[in-house]
Amino acid sequence: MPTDQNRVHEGRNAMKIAVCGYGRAGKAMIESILESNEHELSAVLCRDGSENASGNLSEVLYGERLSRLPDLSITPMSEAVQALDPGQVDVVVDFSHKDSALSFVEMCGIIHSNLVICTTGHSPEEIALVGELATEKSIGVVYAPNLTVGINLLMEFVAKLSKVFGDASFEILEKHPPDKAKPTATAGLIARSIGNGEIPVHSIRLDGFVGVHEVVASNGLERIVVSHESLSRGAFACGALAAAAFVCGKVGLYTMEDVVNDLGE
Ligand SMILES: NC(=O)C1=CN([C@@H]2O[C@H](COP(=O)(O)OP(=O)(O)OC[C@H]3O[C@@H](n4cnc5c(N)ncnc54)[C@H](O)[C@@H]3O)[C@@H](O)[C@H]2O)C=CC1
Ligand SMILES: O=C(O)C1=N[C@H](C(=O)O)C[C@H](O)C1
Repeated sequence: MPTDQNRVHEGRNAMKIAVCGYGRAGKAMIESILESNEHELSAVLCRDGSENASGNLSEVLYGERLSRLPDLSITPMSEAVQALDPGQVDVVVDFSHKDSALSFVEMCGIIHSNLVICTTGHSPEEIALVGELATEKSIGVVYAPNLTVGINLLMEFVAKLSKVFGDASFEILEKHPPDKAKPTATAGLIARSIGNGEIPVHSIRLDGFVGVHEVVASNGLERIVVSHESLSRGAFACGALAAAAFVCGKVGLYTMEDVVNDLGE
């Protein structure tokens, strides 16, 4: 029986997945892979110098060895190329730190794995470099500043709204936990899809939010409010699994829009 978290990639091939970063989102990703009963968690990577390097995954995450977790030890990034065999990993999902993106493309080129970059905050130049390197190394990469299927559909809708309501004013409100940088990368993507000059973005930082983006549009006669909320980080894990399934067997750089379009086929 598919769970909510693996519903969107139902029917795709089983994948061997390595996860980098086991903070809030990485942990949700790990749980989602295990819950799928279909995909294999083949490695978990950490930053060099982490106190958890070479530690047992279950003990690091839960303080004890749980039988539902594979008996994996956490691999520091610089040791991954030696530790992982070609074929051991179909796709790496990166929920670690934005500065690691290019090293991950290099690493995936060596171990013949594809890559889903979930971290945010890269410049267009950095993304272009990721794309060039992905093609040079013959691997597929999805760059996904917002992994949720819903936000990507919201962007399609507001793009249409802005075309039809040419004279409307738009503003964006986003709500995230206190440690999230302002504004989100997603707010920038939404503003670009509205494409109607400078769009004001308002940010709220409070405990309890996972991720909310709201677009308010008014032309003085009608007001339209479109809202998306990630209720748990399972929403990000679900999108990352869909992106991972999409990118296996492809070469070059793709976006979440490509993934969502493929889901709708
Ligand atoms: N694209 C999307 O829809 C989403 C993106 N994210 C992104 O994922 C990343 C992680 O988010 P959270 O889990 O909420 O953060 P977090 O702070 O809870 O976890 C980050 C994890 O990465 C590790 N880490 C930090 N620097 C590292 C490095 N250089 N190499 C390897 N590991 C490193 C930390 O030790 C920690 O385990 C952020 O960049 C965030 O913006 C998170 C949620 C959704
Ligand atoms: O880091 C997060 O958590 C999120 N990041 C995304 C971004 O930076 O755009 C947005 C998402 O809602 C949560």
